[in-house]
Amino acid sequence: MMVELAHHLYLLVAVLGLALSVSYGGQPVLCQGAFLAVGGFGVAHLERAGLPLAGAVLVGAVLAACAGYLVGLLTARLRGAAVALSTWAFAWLVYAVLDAFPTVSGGSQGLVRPSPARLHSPVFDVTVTLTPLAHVVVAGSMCLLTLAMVARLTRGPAGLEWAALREAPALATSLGVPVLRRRAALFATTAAVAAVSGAGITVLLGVAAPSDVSPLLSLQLFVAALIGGTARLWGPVLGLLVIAVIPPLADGLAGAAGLPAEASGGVLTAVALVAVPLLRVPVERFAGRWPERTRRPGERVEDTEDLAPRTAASREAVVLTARGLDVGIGETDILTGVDLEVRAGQVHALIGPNGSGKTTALRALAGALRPKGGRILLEETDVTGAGQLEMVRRGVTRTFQRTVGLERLSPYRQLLLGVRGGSPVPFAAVRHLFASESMRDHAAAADREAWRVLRLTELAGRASDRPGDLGASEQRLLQVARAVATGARVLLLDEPAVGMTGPERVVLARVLRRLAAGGAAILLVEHDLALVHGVADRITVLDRGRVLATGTPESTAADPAVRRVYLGDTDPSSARG
Ligand SMILES: Nc1ncnc2c1ncn2[C@@H]1O[C@H](COP(=O)(O)OP(=O)(O)OP(=O)(O)O)[C@@H](O)[C@H]1O
Repeated sequence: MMVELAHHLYLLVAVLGLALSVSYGGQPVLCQGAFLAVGGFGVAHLERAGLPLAGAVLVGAVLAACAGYLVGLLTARLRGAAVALSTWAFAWLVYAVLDAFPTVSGGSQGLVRPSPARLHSPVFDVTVTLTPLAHVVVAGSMCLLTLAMVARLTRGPAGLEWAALREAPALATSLGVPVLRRRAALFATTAAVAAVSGAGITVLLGVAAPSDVSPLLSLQLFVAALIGGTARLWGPVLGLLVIAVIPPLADGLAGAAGLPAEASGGVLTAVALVAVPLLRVPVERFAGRWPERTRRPGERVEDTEDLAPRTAASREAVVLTARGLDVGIGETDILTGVDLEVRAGQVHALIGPNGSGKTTALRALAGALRPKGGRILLEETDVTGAGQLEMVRRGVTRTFQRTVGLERLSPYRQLLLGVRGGSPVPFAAVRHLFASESMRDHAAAADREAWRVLRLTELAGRASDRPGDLGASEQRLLQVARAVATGARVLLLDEPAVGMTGPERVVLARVLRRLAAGGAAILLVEHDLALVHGVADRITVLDRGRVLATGTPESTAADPAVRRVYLGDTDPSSARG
């Protein structure tokens, strides 16, 4: 009984670790059994090689973390089914290796080690015998520790990044979150936790056997993590129930029907997997209760703290330049020889008919597309070909044409994400975990900056609301606010006014002017020419991937070529591009 309980608690540890990748990282990882094997067989081999138990567990966890980081990097670019398939294949690969090399796995009998294990501390000259009850205490403590660690991490910088990784990876990148590295790091942690769990099970049972770490186990652990979803406390408990209930139920069914237990276990797991979406609904509904309280007294909203420029940017200095930019997607040329100058303290509108290449230009300038020719300069520095993360670090951030939401993060937390992404703090998650003093200073600075941007973008009154409760125009403003929060000097805004009514566009125009007055260089892609003429200092008109005209609103409006493009409209200032 105690052995069984301890076994399930160790598996729960593995589920909690897996939830990091599945529920927080948004990656369907189906190879947790393989990492249990690394820990389980690793500890058996390392002990045989003469390492003390604690050292063997540690080395096993480090090995698994390295393997996890590697698999994580390899799968980080994949999504959904592709991740599930490749990690499932990895689980089979490890299982096949164990099957094929009895020297590694001990054959069908497994690797036997002396049980019960004894832990000896030479410092205190104490020897502790790991009885099944001791294992229950150890495994239970590990569960609580893992839960506490995950809960603490979720409340800190890591939690913000995880929400973005899971819900909107492209947005995360645009805010400076290194998505691939973060996914790999989550994978490594998942693997390390699994290895410790696997080592615990080997020590508990006194044997590491291939049949205990089959791909079926990976599937069961995945089901458990999936059911738990993001419900931190009772989600994993539900997961544990799945793990605990399925095997005996399968055995009972097998006995009754005269089937092999493993076959019915597989069928039941498959049934559980099908049932997961049904279970997830109530779990997520419960977990999805809006957790945030208003974090600030109301007077903060009316706070009259200076909203003026933080950077003494010399107004009208050219910040971002495109020279003869050629951009293609696949074999298709989209932009040809585009020249553009975006100046500090100015709103520069980029207009043109549908499909003329405005979004493509924004993507290229943001580092999301590598130009085929030409150069991009940030002040004097050539940044052609720098990736998105590098551009965010250098102060160039873009927003998206469609509204990209982060359902679980309040506007305030979304801005914190931007602040963190724009000025990353090394090892922020680890430092937050151990409550380092310097992190407190960073947190206070990020808090101040998030509130400054909230007020700047007129969203302070919505700071702790659920994003889904924001109006369409507030959500568009929030997109701009997130980009501003990264500390960007250059804002590349893709149709921020989409879905806004007339009065809401007035608010947006006011915000854009305020940002420009603060020294920002804004490149605004927009179809609404009334808004453009109300807010822009300069306009560039694109047509079929080429610059048709560039100049003041008046000069471009009077340009015959521009008027021709806006066919049938003799007054472009009233047209929709
Ligand atoms: N991923 C892609 N693959 C192939 N062609 C693409 C891709 N993205 C855009 N294009 C093409 O590139 C051209 C320019 O598209 P882009 O979205 O930059 O134009 P736009 O001026 O922003 O248009 P809109 O005003 O409709 O947003 C279009 O002809 C479009 O079909």
